[in-house]
Amino acid sequence: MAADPPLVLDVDGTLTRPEGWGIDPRVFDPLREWDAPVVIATGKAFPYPVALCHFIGIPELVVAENGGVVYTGDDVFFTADRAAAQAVVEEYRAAGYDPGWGPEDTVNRWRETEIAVNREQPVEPLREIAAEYGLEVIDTGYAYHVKDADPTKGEGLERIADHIGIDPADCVAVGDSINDVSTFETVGRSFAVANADEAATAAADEVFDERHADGTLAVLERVRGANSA
Ligand SMILES: O=C(O)COP(=O)(O)O
Ligand SMILES: [Mg+2]
Repeated sequence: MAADPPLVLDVDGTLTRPEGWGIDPRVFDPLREWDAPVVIATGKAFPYPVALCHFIGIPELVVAENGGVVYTGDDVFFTADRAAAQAVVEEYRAAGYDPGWGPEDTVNRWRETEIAVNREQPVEPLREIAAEYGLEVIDTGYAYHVKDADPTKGEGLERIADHIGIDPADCVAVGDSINDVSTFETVGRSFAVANADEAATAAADEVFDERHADGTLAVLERVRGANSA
């Protein structure tokens, strides 16, 4: 019998409205009705994807902070720590720069394993300081992330797949940026949306013509019921 394949979905650039910002409400029902696990794999801090799953009405299967935080539905794993990234940002501040999110900084407030910097801030000094601490800076198109190179979304997915008893090779992933490359390398079938960056476009099995949630909805149409069970 045909079955829906498990999904691994990025958030920003992938579930967003074609204009670029805000979750497209058209994705809610198809995801809630999807007949297989849906893993949300994002660069956002842990509470954001948990809240997204909660409000869609699906089990909380979450890779957050680009793989730094993984929630299998039973256990939370932290695969990096924030201290080094924090030190980088403190040095960045001391050099006269700022993460750029205002005094309350809800972007980093609950972030446990990395720090995000606003893309309106200068990235070169950030990269230089990060390199001194052995960290990398990635640009997702939504933020610069100062992070340990080791944890990845792909490894987070493997941990969740192992826990819930699915094979990553049976999964379908959709994404838009460099932080989705590891996911694409882990799953059986990977799709980039039209707005994807060079890295995601190169790593995907297929690139869709539609942007953002339009692309993801088109992927869902394509793969619905496609796995043999
Ligand atoms: O947090 C970001 O910069 C991007 O988030 P995403 O991984 O859900 O696209
Ligand atoms: Mg994205």
